[in-house]
Amino acid sequence: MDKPLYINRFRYHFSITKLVFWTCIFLGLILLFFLHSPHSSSSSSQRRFLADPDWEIRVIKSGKPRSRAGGLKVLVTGAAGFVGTHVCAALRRRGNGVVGLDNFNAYYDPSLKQARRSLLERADVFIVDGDINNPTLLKKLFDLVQFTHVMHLAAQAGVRYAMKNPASYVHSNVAGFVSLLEVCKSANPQPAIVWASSSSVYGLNTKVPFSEKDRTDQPSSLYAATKKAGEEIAHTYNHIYGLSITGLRFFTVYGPWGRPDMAYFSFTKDILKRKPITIFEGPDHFSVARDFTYIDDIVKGCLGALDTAKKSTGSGGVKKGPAQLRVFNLGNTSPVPVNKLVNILEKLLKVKAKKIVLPMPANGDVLFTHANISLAQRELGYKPTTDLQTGLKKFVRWYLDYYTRSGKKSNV
Ligand SMILES: O=C(O)[C@H]1O[C@H](OP(=O)(O)OP(=O)(O)OC[C@H]2O[C@@H](n3ccc(=O)[nH]c3=O)[C@H](O)[C@@H]2O)[C@H](O)[C@@H](O)[C@@H]1O
Repeated sequence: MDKPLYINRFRYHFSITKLVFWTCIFLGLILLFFLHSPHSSSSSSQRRFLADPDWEIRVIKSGKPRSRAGGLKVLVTGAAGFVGTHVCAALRRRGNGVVGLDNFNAYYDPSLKQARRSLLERADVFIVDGDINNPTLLKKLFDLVQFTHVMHLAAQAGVRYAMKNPASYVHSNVAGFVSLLEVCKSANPQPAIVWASSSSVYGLNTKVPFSEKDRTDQPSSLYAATKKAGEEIAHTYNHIYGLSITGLRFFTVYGPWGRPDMAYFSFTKDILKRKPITIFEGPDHFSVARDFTYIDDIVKGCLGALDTAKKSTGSGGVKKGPAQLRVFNLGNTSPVPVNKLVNILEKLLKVKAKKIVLPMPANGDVLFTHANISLAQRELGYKPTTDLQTGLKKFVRWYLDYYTRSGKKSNV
């Protein structure tokens, strides 16, 4: 028997209302998801600058080479970091277009990062406040400037901190690197990429000096493991998309404007404050040693890598042919025991250190590092010229000037 018409109508209206109701709930959930997704982590700053026409003008101006001869246009990630600041300044000095990117995180005193930013502003380099895990921002930067090169230095650094905050290493060194490579592979033209790997990939190897041909499959810290992962990820993007990629294995870089979490920096601070410093030693009182490398030498290596990088072969996400894939050690080739580092600092600071010597805990540290740099010498013209004594002298002069005379506090 047919149902009365009004009942059918009622059912029809009821189902339409239900449909509208559930569609609204669904759309609301999608909106919520996007508002809380990690990509929107820096979305407030992104909204701020995407709406600001002045921001675009500053990016374009900063990315413009001073002359046609200085044609490189480089995106430098981690630009407010130690190595990033020095590389940006050096590139700008020789006339290249340089745009910086940095998330100004609080791993160490952000005011030092802001001071580096001011330094670069005076050199005409603009640093965008944003994260490599934000593809919308990265794409926007590539829309504004056709970068020929990316110098990728943004990372979660530090060997021992990886035990305290492992997720930050995966977020920056693995997810962040992939996010950047995804945008680079789709860019047209694709840029050539030079990025910071680490001496720590040699892990527990005992054969010295460390050569690029040696195994790198026994990392001793999560930090090292994420840098090693980066090298494998680089291989994949080179293989599938034709991106030209060069990895640089830095060996304990030090110098003015350095990182407060590193031993030479925190020892200086504590020695001056007459506070005790802890020196780790290996089994049988083995003195732990590092191939400390001065920042100016590292910068020359970075520029050498950018200048010898061949073009990527793909475009718009499609590989057109095999592309360059390289990895180089950038060290000093003369390891120095940590004890000796402390002796040099004592003399330069004219203060005796209060030393506490402890057996090295299982904290991810390795006993020694020593770079074989013949490959970088041959291919990049890399030739370190600063010994530890000379480099530390320059660091101490900067430190005293920055923290003492300018009245800044070292909130390390
Ligand atoms: O070469 C590298 O790849 C790495 O160099 C440094 O790592 P590290 O060599 O451990 O540098 P520092 O943290 O300055 O430590 C230097 C030495 O001082 C020792 N140390 C450190 C801290 C301390 O309180 N006492 C102490 O004896 C460490 O065991 C190590 O042998 C950087 O921190 C890493 O980001 C970088 O990637």
